[in-house]
Amino acid sequence: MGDGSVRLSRKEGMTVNLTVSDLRYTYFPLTEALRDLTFSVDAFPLVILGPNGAGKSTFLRLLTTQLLSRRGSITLDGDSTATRGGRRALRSQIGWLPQTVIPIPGLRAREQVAYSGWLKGMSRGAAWDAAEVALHRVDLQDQEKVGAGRLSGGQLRRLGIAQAIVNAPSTLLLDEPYAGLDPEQRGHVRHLIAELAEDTSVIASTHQTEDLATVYRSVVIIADGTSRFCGSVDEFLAHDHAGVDTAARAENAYRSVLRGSDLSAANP
Ligand SMILES: Nc1ncnc2c1ncn2[C@@H]1O[C@H](COP(=O)(O)OP(=O)(O)OP(=O)(O)O)[C@@H](O)[C@H]1O
Repeated sequence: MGDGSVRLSRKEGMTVNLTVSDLRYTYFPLTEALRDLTFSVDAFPLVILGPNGAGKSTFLRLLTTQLLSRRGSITLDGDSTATRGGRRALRSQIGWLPQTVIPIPGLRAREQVAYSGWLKGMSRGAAWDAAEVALHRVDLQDQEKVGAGRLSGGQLRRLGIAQAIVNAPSTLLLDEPYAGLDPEQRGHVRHLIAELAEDTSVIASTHQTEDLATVYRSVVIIADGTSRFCGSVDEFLAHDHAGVDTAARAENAYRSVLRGSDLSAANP
């Protein structure tokens, strides 16, 4: 997918650290979505797993700075959500795929991606050129003149990824990138994520454990707003010995961590 010639801005061999400290977030008036969430990761791509309502999207929205927490902080590459300067730096280095990609009425695929680039501060000309590059990267170059509203679910998800990468961010946040996709489309998006992860720090939230070992290097599990596991994929898979393949082991390990058994590798 893509020709691999377009690169995002993460330098090869660069160490990236994501540290989350005592992070709390409560939606008005009383829904406690995150409760002292604490973990630290420096191997990417990172997958964040957890049941519905666990707090995964809330965490990602806090990292994009769309939400602001009064308690605790997230620090990525030295930039902290706790300071105004840190939040500004985070906004400029993060690309974001929301759970739902909404086609803008009347815009063609390339126009929608260019519009995102313009919203992120690029000039009209630069955004238009970058949109072509981004569409190529997600293998949608043949659909650039198609109305965004006419794209299939999988194509729309890839359009959303093109919007997220149009300004070459160094970190890419993907909120449920496989939601609602059939197995073939999931395969396309999974392959694309693995490609993007070669030159950007990918953080994805998902319910899918099947591709865990092939795409990701670190796993965080959030349940009830707190961290239940943080470690490498190997440490995570060590929670299960019965699965016949890595997909089955990942599923069993996930259930095991959520049940609270065998938490030897859990952090904190
Ligand atoms: N805008 C909101 N207003 C009030 N409560 C919210 C809002 N968004 C999320 N919540 C609540 O916060 C908690 C965490 O939700 P969040 O969307 O972060 O979980 P999630 O792990 O991403 O779930 P899912 O896997 O279903 O997307 C849930 O109890 C949810 O109902």
